[in-house]
Amino acid sequence: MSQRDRLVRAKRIVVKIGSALLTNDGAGLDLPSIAGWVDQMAALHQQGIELILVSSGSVAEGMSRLGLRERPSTLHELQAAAAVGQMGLVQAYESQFMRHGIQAAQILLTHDDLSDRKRYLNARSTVKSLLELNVIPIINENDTVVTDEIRFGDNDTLGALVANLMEADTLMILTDQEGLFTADPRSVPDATLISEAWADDPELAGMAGDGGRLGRGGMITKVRAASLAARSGATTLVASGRQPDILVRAVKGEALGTLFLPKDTPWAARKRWLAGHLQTRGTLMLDDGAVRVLTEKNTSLLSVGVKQATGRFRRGDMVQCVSEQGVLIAKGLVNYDHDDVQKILGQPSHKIEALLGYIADPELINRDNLVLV
Ligand SMILES: Nc1ncnc2c1ncn2[C@@H]1O[C@H](COP(=O)(O)OP(=O)(O)O)[C@@H](O)[C@H]1O
Ligand SMILES: N[C@@H](CCC(=O)OP(=O)(O)O)C(=O)O
Repeated sequence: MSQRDRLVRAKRIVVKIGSALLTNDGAGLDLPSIAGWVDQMAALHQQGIELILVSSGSVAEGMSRLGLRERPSTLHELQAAAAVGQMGLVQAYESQFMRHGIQAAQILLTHDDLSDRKRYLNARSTVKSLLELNVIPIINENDTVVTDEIRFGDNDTLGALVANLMEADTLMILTDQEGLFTADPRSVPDATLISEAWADDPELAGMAGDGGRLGRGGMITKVRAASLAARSGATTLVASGRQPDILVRAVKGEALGTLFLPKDTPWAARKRWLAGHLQTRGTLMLDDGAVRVLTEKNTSLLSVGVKQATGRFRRGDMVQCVSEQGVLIAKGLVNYDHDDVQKILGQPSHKIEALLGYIADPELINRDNLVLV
């Protein structure tokens, strides 16, 4: 089997489009190119592939709208340019997706949103709902509120974190080069393209340099992003957005760009992360029926199957699930705070809203966030 078949089998793809590509050399957005990428995404969407777009370009578009020739150097000017430019960016995508009858949604994220587990779960649920509604989320960094130390800065990292968040099987980073070369082709013209590599190969970082005038991170952040995405089992393709039909051809298995391979499947990677990395904050005691469906059918945990809850856990915390005999069955990220769980113990999901006055999720622990032990 060719490693390119991984892309042929892709079901959920995060597409990242960088500043270097999106602009007409700094003079605003390259609208014909945006129309072309949207056509390709629409074609993939039509095939039933779930797509999440991480797009840069707000600063570049803001510079153009404000008549600035140079990228602003102070943070607040950058933030102002981003705020102006984000309008044009989403407008451009929205009108192009509308041509295909596809709804798009804007999501602006910060690093904090993904490191705080409650907000992480909220972001995940929202994006998941959008995908279920056949909407294409368009994500950028929330430049207005971030400060120097915490900003992703480049959107390659944001793309990888979104791939982690949504357990995407594929991250496609489109840029202005064909992929990762053995050295920066701007300064080393005879550098050669690397077709495939292990995402965690430490030698890759030595080949990758920094970015151009408009881009932020360069190739080094793409190599790091590939390694980050591999942690949740995603395969990363770095390829040129200027290649005609790049996204569609890549999904057909054509050998374009550089493919960064993960060692784990997304499922195995997530289960390993859940099992190993998080401290548990409470315990749910399940009735026999819940133990049976969890272990035999690998289902989500519903409140109806929980008899008792102990510990002061919050939504997004890891809790352990034990049987009535005290045997540890599973661990998972719980969707409700401990005091709300007390109110819905043993109750069917359709009563949650009446009991709490709101419903966060119909399950107490979603099967994606649950690992049997
Ligand atoms: N080894 C390398 N292979 C390919 N490109 C490289 C390499 N090292 C540095 N680069 C540079 O990285 C740039 C792409 O990164 P960047 O400017 O940040 O774009 P984007 O906005 O798409 O993220 C390319 O224009 C290229 O000159
Ligand atoms: N969030 C900002 C900066 C992100 C950025 O340029 O990143 P990248 O495209 O990875 O070089 C923007 O939309 O302009």
